Amino acid sequence: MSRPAPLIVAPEALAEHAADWLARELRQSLAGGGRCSLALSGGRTTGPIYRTLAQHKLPWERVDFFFADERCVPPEHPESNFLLVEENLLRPLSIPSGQVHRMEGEREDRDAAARDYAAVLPAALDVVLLGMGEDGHTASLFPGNSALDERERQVLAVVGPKPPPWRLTLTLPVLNAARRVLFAVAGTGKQDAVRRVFAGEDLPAARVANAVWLLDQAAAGPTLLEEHG
Ligand SMILES: O=C(O)[C@H](O)[C@@H](O)[C@H](O)[C@H](O)COP(=O)(O)O
Repeated sequence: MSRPAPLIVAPEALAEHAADWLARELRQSLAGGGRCSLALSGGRTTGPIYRTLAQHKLPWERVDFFFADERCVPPEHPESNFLLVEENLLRPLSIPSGQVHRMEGEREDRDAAARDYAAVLPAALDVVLLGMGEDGHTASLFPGNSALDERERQVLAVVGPKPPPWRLTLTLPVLNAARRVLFAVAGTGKQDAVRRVFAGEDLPAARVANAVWLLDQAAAGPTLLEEHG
C-alpha cells in the first residue's frame, strides 16, 4: 500500500497542527449546514490537541462526539478516555451531554456495551483522530489480536497489553469507512513503529488505509526526516 508522505513538524507544533487540521475538516463537514461526527482517541499525545482544538470557533452545536476506543473503567477514572476528552475539550466548550456518545466501558457486560455503541454509530464517521502506540496499535487494535480481522462487528471488547487491559474499540471496517482520518504521533518512542508503517509492514495502524499522518520530528526519525522533512 503506497502511503502519502507524512507531515512532519517540530514537537512543540504538533498539537497546533493537529488541532488546525481537525478544525478545518470539521468546518468542511459542517459547511453543508448539517451535523458532523468526530471520533477521538486517548493517550498522552491527544490531551494538548484537545486543549488547542477547544480554542477554535466552530458551530460546535452541530458536532456529535464519539470515541475510537475506551478503557473498561468508570468515566471518572483517571484512565478514562472520556475523562480526557471531557476535561480538555467538552467541558471547555460546554458541550451538552446529548452531543456526546460515550463508550460505556464500565459495564459488566462488555459485549453488550460494544453492541449498544455500534447501534449509535453513524454509517460513516466524518472525522477521526487516532494515535499509535510503540507497538503499532491504534485505538485498541493491538498486534496479533483477532479484533484486527473483524469484518462485521463495528465495536468489540478486547484485552490489550497496554493497561488497563479490557477495552472497547472501533474495528477496522469503521475506521476505514471514515471520511477523514488523522494520525497524530509524537516522540522518539514511536520512531520504530513509524518507520515500519512507512516501510509497508503490516502493523495495526498501517491497516487504516486513507489516513493523513502528522508526526513530530522525534517520531519521524532521521530517514523520514531526510525524505519528507
Ligand atoms: O486508549 C488509548 O490508549 C488510545 O486510544 C491509544 O490508541 C493511543 O492513541 C495510543 O496508545 C498512543 O498513546 P500515546 O499518545 O499516549 O502514546
